[in-house]
Amino acid sequence: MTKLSVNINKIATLRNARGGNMPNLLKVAKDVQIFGAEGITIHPRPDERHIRYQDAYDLKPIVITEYNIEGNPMDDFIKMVLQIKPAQVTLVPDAVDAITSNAGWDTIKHTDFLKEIIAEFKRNKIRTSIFVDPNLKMIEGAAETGTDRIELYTEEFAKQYSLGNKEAIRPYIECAILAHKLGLGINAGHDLSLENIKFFKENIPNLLEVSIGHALICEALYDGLEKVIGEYLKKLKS
Ligand SMILES: CC(=O)[C@@H](O)[C@H](O)COP(=O)(O)O
Ligand SMILES: NCC(=O)COP(=O)(O)O
Repeated sequence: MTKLSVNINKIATLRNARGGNMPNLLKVAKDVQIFGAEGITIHPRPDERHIRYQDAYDLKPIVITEYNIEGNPMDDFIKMVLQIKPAQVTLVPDAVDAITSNAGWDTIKHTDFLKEIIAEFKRNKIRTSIFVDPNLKMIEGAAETGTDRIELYTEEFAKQYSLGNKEAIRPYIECAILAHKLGLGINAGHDLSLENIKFFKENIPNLLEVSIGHALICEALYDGLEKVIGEYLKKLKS
């Protein structure tokens, strides 16, 4: 069964827009789990434009499902993850000013670096995953690093699927087959949505977990609007 981990970065983006505590990130994290999600994902960035490092600590006692912290393993990030000890850390090679994640690791060029940092997380009993493009060479390189899992970077699939190009799933299937053969667990994420998730899940063998944020929060807004507007109208018109 594929687990759903909800990325709550966007809740923090909205909260930060006004400087207060609305929406309340911790309440959302609790509710997301009550509603059935099997994990909470956050991806703090150095500029703390959405999830702040303090949020990562505050969420620790709230996340009773699987806590997944994603990010670029720079010193502050490593220190924080080792203190919090989430169930899983997902390493993503983001540039400091990246608007969102836009590439997977070059697992061949960075094997030694990844090996060292992955070993440190594993010594601390934190499961590791590394963000990779759907490229067979990168999967082979990932296996060399000692990581427990890979996270397939799904932006290109999502883009092509929305254009009607279902063949775009092909490299993801091939990578998933190879990763499983090499003993790697398979996660996936980025731009997955209600539109594409069923097709992705049905085609990718041994898919353990997906982390979904941007589309899921937008979909929740769309779905919630009618109910909330109705409630306002009731108050205004009675
Ligand atoms: C690794 C990945 O694809 C997601 O974590 C995504 O990058 C979320 O980050 P933002 O919410 O900053 O876009
Ligand atoms: N790891 C991917 C993730 O957490 C969510 O990505 P997105 O759904 O916000 O694109």
